[in-house]
Amino acid sequence: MASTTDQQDIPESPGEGFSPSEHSQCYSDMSDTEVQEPAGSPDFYSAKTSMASTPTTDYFPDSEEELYDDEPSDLPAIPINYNRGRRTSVSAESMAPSQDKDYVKIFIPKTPEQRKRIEASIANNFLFKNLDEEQYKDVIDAMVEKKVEQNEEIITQGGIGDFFYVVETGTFDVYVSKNGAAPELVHHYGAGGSFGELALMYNAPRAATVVATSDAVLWALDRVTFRRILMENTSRKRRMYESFLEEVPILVSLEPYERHKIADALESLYYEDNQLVIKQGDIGNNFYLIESGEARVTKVDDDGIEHELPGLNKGEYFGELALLNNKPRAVNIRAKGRLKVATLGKKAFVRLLGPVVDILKRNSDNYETITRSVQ
Ligand SMILES: Nc1ncnc2c1ncn2[C@@H]1O[C@@H]2COP(=O)(O)O[C@H]2[C@H]1O
Repeated sequence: MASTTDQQDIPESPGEGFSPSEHSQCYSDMSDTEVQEPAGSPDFYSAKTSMASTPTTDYFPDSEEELYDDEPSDLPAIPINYNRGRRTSVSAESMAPSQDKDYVKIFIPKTPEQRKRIEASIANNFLFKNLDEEQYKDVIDAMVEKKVEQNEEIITQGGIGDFFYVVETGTFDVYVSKNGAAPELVHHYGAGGSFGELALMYNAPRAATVVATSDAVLWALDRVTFRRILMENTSRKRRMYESFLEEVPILVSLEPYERHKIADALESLYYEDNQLVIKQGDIGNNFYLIESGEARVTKVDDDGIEHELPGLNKGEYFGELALLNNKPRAVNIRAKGRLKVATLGKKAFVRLLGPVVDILKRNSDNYETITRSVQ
C-alpha cells in the first residue's frame, strides 16, 4: 500500500496537479457552494484599456454614486476593509458560459518563447491550479506582456480594476492607506507572485497601491477572462477556508489578506481512524492545520517504547518542526476517528507563514517539556 504519510510532497504546480489517487486513503476536498453571479448586465469594470481590447460592453459611470450603486448582490461577500467602507458595485457580467453567448475569447498572438515564459511564471501559482487544458490555453492566449520601469505605479488604491497581474521578473511593493492615513507598506511581490485579483473578484475599488521597485515584466490578464476562468476556484477556496482560518489561534495576528493567500495554497485531506498522517523519523514536507476531528500524538523512545503525548484538536497545527529545523519528523501523528486537515507544502509554508515563524518557534520550545514529562 502506498504511504499515506507526508513523505509525498503535495505539489505546487498545475502540471503536477495533486490528485486523490496519490494519497491512497486520504483525499482532497474542494467541494463548496458555487459562486452565484447575477446574470447579464455590464458594469463599470468593462473598462477600456490601453493594453488590450476586451470584448466587453463599454460603460463608464458618471458619478461615484453610480460606481458604488447599492443593489442586492449575490457576489461573494467582500472581506472587511478591502474597499474601505465604500459600497461595492454589484452588476457583473455573467460568468456561466451558457448565459454568456456574446463572450469572445481573447487571443493575443505570442511567440513560443513568450508562452514558455508565461508557463514558467504561473507554474507555482495556486490560482492557476486545477485548470483544464482548454482553460489553461485560454488564459495564456489572453495574457498581455507589460514591461514596467522601476517606480512605476501599476495599481492605485481606489482605482478601477481592469487587469490581474502575474510577475515574471522584478519586484513590487504594496501599500495600503487606511482612512486617509499615510500609506503603509504591507507586502512585497517577486517572480511568480500575482496581484490585482481583489477588485476583479469583488467588483470593488483597488484595495492597495502596487509600485514596481525594479524594472519588471508582468503578464496581465483582462478582467473578463480572469472572472470566467480563475475567479470561481479562487473565491470558492477563499470562502471555504475563511471562517476556519479566522479561528486558528496561530494565524490571528495575520492580515485578512495574508489569510486569503494561505487559503489559496491549502489542500484538505481526510484520514480515517488510526491512519498515520506523520511518521516519526520521516522527512517532513507538509504543514497541517486540523479542520475537524482529533489527532493522536505518540513518540517512540530510544528503547523502542511508544509513549502517548497530548493529542491535538480542531484549530491546532502540527508538522511545523521538521520544516522549521530541517529535521526528521519528531513524533507519529495518527487520526483519532475521522480527521480532516488542511495542509500546506513546504515552499508555501515558508513563504506564507513567515510572519508567524517566531511564534511557531516559541511554541515549539514547549514540546521538549511535554515529551520529558511523559518519558
Ligand atoms: N494587505 C493587502 N490588502 C489588500 N490588497 C493587497 C494586500 N497585499 C497585497 N494586495 C494586492 O494588491 C492588489 C491591489 O489591487 P486589488 O485590490 O485588485 O488586489 C490587491 C491584492 O492583489
